[in-house]
Amino acid sequence: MINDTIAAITTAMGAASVGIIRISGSEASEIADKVFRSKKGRSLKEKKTYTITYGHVVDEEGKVVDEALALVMWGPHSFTGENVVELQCHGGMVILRKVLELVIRAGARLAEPGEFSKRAFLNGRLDLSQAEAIMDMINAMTEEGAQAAVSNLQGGLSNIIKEYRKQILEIMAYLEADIDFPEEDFTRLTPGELGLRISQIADGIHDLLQTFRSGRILREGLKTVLIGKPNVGKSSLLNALLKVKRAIVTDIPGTTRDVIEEYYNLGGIPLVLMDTAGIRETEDIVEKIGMEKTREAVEEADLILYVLDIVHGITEDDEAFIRRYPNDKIIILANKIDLLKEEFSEEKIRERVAPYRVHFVSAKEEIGLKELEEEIKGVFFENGFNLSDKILLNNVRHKEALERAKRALESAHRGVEDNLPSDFISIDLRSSWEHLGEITGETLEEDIIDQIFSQFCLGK
Ligand SMILES: Nc1nc2c(c(=O)[nH]1)N(C=O)[C@@H](CNc1ccc(C(=O)N[C@@H](CCC(=O)O)C(=O)O)cc1)CN2
Ligand SMILES: Nc1nc2c(ncn2[C@@H]2O[C@H](COP(=O)(O)OP(=O)(O)OP(=O)(O)O)[C@@H](O)[C@H]2O)c(=O)[nH]1
Ligand SMILES: [Mg+2]
Repeated sequence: MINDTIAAITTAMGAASVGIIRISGSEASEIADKVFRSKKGRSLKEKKTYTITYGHVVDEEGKVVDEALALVMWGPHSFTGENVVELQCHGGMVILRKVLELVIRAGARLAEPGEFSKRAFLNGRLDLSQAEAIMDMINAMTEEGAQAAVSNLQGGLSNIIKEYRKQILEIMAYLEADIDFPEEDFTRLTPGELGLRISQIADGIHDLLQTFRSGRILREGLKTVLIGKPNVGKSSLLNALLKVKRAIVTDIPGTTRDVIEEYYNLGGIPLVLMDTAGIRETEDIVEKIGMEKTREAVEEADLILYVLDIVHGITEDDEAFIRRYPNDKIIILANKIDLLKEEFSEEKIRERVAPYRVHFVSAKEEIGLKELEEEIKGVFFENGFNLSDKILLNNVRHKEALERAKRALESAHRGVEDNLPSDFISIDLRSSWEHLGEITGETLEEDIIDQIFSQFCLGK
């Protein structure tokens, strides 16, 4: 039972022109009336829903704390589904904290992180994956990421899940009839039809799972690490890609000691670019630590940009390193092509590292960088991939539930093939149906739901 009224600052921390205190619950208007005086002294309760009223926030002694606007949204037609009053105040943190304190003293309880969204969920205004999409939207790193989140907020993923659950229930209904009335004569699905229906859903889930890699990258960024021997131009490439002089560049090998991490928007793909200490044998303690960090960065990377310089060409060490990784995880950058001599052959390097991709670039003259960007995009998104009009799976929780649902369907499918009794198949189908329900929150335990909302930000 939800019976208390909660409140929190819902706008960004720090100085802003306007900040909002949100109050939600059955007592929202009574509580707001204690701290807010409209110009005409009328109660907010008399206001029509979705109207805004000018007035002042006052303390218990009637002293004016702020000049403010009160927006009222009466349940069930509000974000949470409850009565909501928003006090739109001046945005300073001191003022907002003071107003919040007054609201709490007037009878509201401080909201927990994600509690407004949780109430919206519990009141059936949103399902769990839609609520999660709100957080994805807030945390999106690029416009494309925000777009993908908006389509999930509008029910993109939920609708697909609901459709699969409905189809699974339909199949189960056929099987249940068979279990309950085995003697009776009614249209049964042939094993062929049954198997086909099950595998169609499993295939759909499979396709959805394929979008996880792109979705995750859109959400968390593509971890891309520049590595290679000292002095080949890793830091220069970082600077050239970012178009700012971020890392120190010198002609002394061993210039970079630490991992430098910068965010970069590559045509909608958020790239987390890391520059590292050049790899070499060293006795220098600082450099040794740097090398250790390089190794860690490489382990975590989605994409390795292995830098060589054309002057020194490719060595056996370079080759040994490169061949440790699959060729979709690594792009070789042959840098300093501005120093290229006439007789040099690109083919030689290409042949030597085939089937790995090689790009000939110059950080100094900014040659080949556009092509490199296109290549990176190509590695992670198929051609013609439109980020905005596809449902992208971007959440590990959703992915794992889908994997479980798919496994259960596969097991049901095997059951059909092995002519198992209907109730065996039905058990697998039910399990798949339940796993899908975890995504929308319909079949999740309360404590797991609580835990998910507690990861949301304060005031959301
Ligand atoms: N001031 C303010 N701005 C905000 C929010 C908010 O809570 N307050 N939002 C919150 O995060 C987002 C908007 N989301 C919202 C979603 C539903 C409803 C709502 O009241 N829906 C009702 C009424 C719709 C109508 O009048 O047609 C409904 O669906 O029944 C309000 C905001 C972004 N902007
Ligand atoms: N001609 C030419 N020189 C370059 C190019 N890229 C880098 N350099 C020079 O190569 C030297 C080393 O560049 P850095 O970017 O510091 O190399 P690094 O790989 O980061 O080196 P460490 O941090 O020591 O591992 C500097 O003198 C750069 O000016 C290029 O494309 N062409
Ligand atoms: Mg460097």
